[in-house]
Amino acid sequence: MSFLRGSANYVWCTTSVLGKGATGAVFQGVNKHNGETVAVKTFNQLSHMRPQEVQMREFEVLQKVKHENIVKLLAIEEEQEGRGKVIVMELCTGGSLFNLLDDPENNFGLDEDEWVLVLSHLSAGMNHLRDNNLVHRDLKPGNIMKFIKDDGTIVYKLTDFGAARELQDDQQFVSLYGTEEYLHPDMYERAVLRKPVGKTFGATVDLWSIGVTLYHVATGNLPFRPFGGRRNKETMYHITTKKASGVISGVQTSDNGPIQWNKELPSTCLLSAGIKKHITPLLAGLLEVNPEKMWTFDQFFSEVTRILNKKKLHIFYMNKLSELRVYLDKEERLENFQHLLLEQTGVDPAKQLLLFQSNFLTHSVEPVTPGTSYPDTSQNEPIVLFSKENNNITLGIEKEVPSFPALPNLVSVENDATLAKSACAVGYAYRRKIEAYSRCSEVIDKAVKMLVEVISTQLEKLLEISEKCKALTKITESQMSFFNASHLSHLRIIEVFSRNEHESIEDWKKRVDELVRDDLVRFQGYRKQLHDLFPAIEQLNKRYVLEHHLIREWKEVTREINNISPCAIKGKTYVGKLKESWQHLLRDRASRTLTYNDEQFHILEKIKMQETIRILADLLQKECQPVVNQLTEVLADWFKMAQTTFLQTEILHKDITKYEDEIETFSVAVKTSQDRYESLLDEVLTNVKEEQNADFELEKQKMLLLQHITANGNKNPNHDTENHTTNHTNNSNDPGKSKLNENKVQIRRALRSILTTQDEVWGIMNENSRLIEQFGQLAVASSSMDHNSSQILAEIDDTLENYGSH
Ligand SMILES: Nc1ncnc2c1ncn2[C@@H]1O[C@H](COP(=O)(O)OP(=O)(O)OP(=O)(O)O)[C@@H](O)[C@H]1O
Repeated sequence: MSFLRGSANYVWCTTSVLGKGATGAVFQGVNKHNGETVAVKTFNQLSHMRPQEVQMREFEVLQKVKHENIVKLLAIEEEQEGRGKVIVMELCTGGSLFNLLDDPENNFGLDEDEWVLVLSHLSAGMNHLRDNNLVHRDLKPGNIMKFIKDDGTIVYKLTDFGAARELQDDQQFVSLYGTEEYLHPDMYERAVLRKPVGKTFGATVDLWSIGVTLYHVATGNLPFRPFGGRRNKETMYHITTKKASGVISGVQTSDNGPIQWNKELPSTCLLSAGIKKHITPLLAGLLEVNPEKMWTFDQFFSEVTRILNKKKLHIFYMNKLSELRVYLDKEERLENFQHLLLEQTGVDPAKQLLLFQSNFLTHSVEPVTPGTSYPDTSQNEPIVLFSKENNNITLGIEKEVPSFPALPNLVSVENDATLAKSACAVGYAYRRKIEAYSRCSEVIDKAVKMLVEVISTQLEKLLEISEKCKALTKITESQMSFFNASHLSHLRIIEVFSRNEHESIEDWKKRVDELVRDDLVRFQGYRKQLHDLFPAIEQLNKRYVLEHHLIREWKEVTREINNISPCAIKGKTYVGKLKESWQHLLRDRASRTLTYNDEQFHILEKIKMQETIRILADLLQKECQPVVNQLTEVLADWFKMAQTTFLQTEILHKDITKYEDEIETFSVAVKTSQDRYESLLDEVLTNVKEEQNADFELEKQKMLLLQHITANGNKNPNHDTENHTTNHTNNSNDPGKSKLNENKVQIRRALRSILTTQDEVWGIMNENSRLIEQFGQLAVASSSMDHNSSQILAEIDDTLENYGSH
């Protein structure tokens, strides 16, 4: 008998079966002309019994659709020997999602990235069908194919349009298609329970099937599971129709037993809490029996688009040593991100210390950066989250690894394959755990180094600021001593030229004294503050920057701890061995009876499996687990020290920047005081001048009177004084006149001296202001560009030198 069959352009071998279904079989074939490998769908007798119109539908639909996520039709040809039409399609070498779920690796569902890919491609393919007014009516994992491109990228594609048909909007159909576990309850009622209800069905039945498919692919299990499976059809119907809104699974674990309803995805599945948050409502919307509440296609497509447009972020939460994921929308900002972290960790946003690539996360993102513009992260390069208020480190509540089943010595061809499959599934769970531990140990090391780096950079900045403050304080101190010195000299000068008892002078003295004293007192306070801060900063710098205490300590405490990175590769190797054994036992099951020799190999395979299981268990329990426990312990101690240092640095940073602001403000305030002082000084000088003028007038009057008496005896005291005055003024030998001239010279000299002192002081003040401004610019420069601290200090020194020479 020949296994080779063919059509005009293709040939296939009936031994190369890709899959079999109700209507026929699909074989791997080849193009006779160019050798291209293809999939050929042939139809069985049963399918030929369908009405011609129905048989033609699959061809028509396939000819109509053209989309990356729908299997491409290559040809429809007549099979030789009049066996009927065949459909030639592109070959999907990755098999169907059903095949993937049958792999023990996916026993608990697909991993998150793969699941999201399925969601994306399934919804894109469905969207194309909707655009063409087509209903598929048989959506299930077996009809979603995995196509692997030449570059290794994966594309999921919809196939099997045997049940599909055109259905205009709002149009209904009555025929029954589909696979019962994935059927909408209304169709299930008619097709499976055979109840003659006069219901018609709309395109939304596909949505229910998508919901069941997505749940299945996410968890490895069907969402609605009556005890006994397909046999228990009434319970199946009961589960799907009686479930409350929001419930996404119902499981009966004993005969006639209660149904366990669940609104959440199981903890065994490989999806993160971050993605579950978004897909659970989606599943609930699809698995909704109430037509009022069930989602529409538009709702489904827009929600899927929303999920797919999110940015995925990997986070490593140090206090619990757990890997997290957060999905961010474009509209979401840092605040939302931190809130999502709060939901998953309980760490208040104010207490979250977020690091990324050896810096604060805020170095890479602004508070207003859109969520989708966050930097790319991965499990190995995550954002690291530390809690600032909690210095405990514990291994988070971990996913339990399931136990390996016992493999009995007795040979049972049927049972052995099943047991081997579940042992292999557990093996994969072990492998994932081993990988997670190995990643954890690597990320811990990276996170420790990140924190050390951040602390060290902070301390260096702290030192830089405090050096700047020191210089600023020194300048202000000089500013203050000049102020004080010039004040004292003013006092002395004023005392010489004024009558001390004069009220306005007394008042002036009081006011300027207060002014100067207040500034001096305030300045003393500042100096003390800096005096307290600076040694603490210097000490921390010495210990953690110069002496690298934190990293040295970490190296010391982890010196004896083994590196478990190679365990991940070993885990992969051993689980591969388990899979090979399972496949061997599966082949044995297919051959049903074993020869004596086959039986011996079968027994050997089980012994081999037991040995592999032991090695895998040891790898996890004896190699990885103790190392992670040890790491947790040493990390807990180390983190207490690192966290204290970090908090100290943070407090000192707050204090020193506050000080910096204050001393800058004070320096400006001193300038204002000096302005005020100047106006007070002007005021008092005017008073002194007036006093001198009054004395001069009095003296002059006295002289005139004396002259008058001398010249005219005791005659008329009201003699022509004007004339006398004129004479008196012109007479250089007059003693009164010379006295007055002397006074004038003295006053002029005194005033000149005051003004010169004043000028000098203001010159210095101006120079100070200029220096302060220069320091301000240096500060700006140091913060805006990545200024080297020693360069800044050199500039400060230069400025100080200039200042000194002044
Ligand atoms: N293009 C393809 N490439 C590789 N394998 C394919 C392809 N198309 C179908 N298959 C395999 O063949 C199986 C049967 O194909 P298909 O679903 O079209 O047949 P069916 O008789 O309509 O099945 P069902 O009874 O499940 O509806 C699929 O489940 C899949 O495993």
